[in-house]
Amino acid sequence: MGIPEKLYAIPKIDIEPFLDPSSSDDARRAVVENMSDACHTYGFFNLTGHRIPSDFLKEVFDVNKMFFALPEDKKMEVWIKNSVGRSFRGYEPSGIQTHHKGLLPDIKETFMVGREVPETDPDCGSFSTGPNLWPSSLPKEKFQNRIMAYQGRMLNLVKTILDILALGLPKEWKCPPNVFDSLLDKPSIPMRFLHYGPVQARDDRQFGVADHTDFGCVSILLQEPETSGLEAYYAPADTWIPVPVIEDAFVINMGDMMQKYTGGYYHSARHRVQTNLNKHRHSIAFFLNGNLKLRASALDGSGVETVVGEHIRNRLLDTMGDTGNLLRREVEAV
Ligand SMILES: O=C(O)CCC(=O)C(=O)O
Ligand SMILES: [Fe+2]
Repeated sequence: MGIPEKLYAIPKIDIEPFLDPSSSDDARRAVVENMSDACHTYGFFNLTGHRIPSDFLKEVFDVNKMFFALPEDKKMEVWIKNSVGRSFRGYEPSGIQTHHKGLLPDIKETFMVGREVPETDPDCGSFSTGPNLWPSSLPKEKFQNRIMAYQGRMLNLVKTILDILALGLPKEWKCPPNVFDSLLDKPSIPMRFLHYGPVQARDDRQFGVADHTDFGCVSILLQEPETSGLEAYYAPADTWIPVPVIEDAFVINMGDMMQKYTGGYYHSARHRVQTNLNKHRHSIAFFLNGNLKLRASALDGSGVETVVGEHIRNRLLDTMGDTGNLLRREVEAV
């Protein structure tokens, strides 16, 4: 007999007791244990109690829609091929990324923004490192400034999540509470503004985003209210669990780099976004890849070492087709 469906639901975790200095030790410990369990078992959870105002989140969807409402030529002004060297910024049209042979490329179109790195920086133009591209047709205060404010909020939130995850590692590993801090030194933090247009007809080979795992450490996703489509794979029951849209909550999931770093303790779960026949869907994903030069030695003491940047770049090359060649090109002389 199968286990009832509800046992497979993605957990919801309120982090407010962790943020409130007057909380009891027990209340803080409960947040740590719940998050650790969720990331170990599912690799996915919905996060509430983050203290980011609701209006601020609404505004970021306005920004998302502002970009994708632009005519094609205005979006193409900032297409990814115009990014500096291998920095991989700007607009990625629909139909570029293919996660597995035999599938059609993803429906999604994306606008990518990362850490702002000036052209004078010696690392500018290296993988995932460079200046952002901004469409000249959108006003700076209403677009760029809001996006960078959102990025600032996401950086704060991911720091809190890493603090909690560090406390939730197995005790016998004796990791210090700041074990993940080196990830946040000049981090690679690509943010994807996503839009999924409606499709004309269902095709089993077509997805918004096909079955994949995220490449980095921690992903923070904001889903548009009243949409659906995101599903996480739960291997013990060989089933796909819908990830519900909870208004003002973030979906948090672990990526492959975190799974490697923690010797598999925090699980990088497969997930996908189904297509929709008649509805648009917008979402915003923030990925903490980490410091690209960091040699992350697995915390379980197994001795496995992964260079963050090499791992992320190789995963992109596997899936990005010809566009992935941008990750091989040299910085053009200015
Ligand atoms: O848009 C979503 O809901 C998920 C997107 C996603 O999985 C990704 O960009 O890696
Ligand atoms: Fe993903």
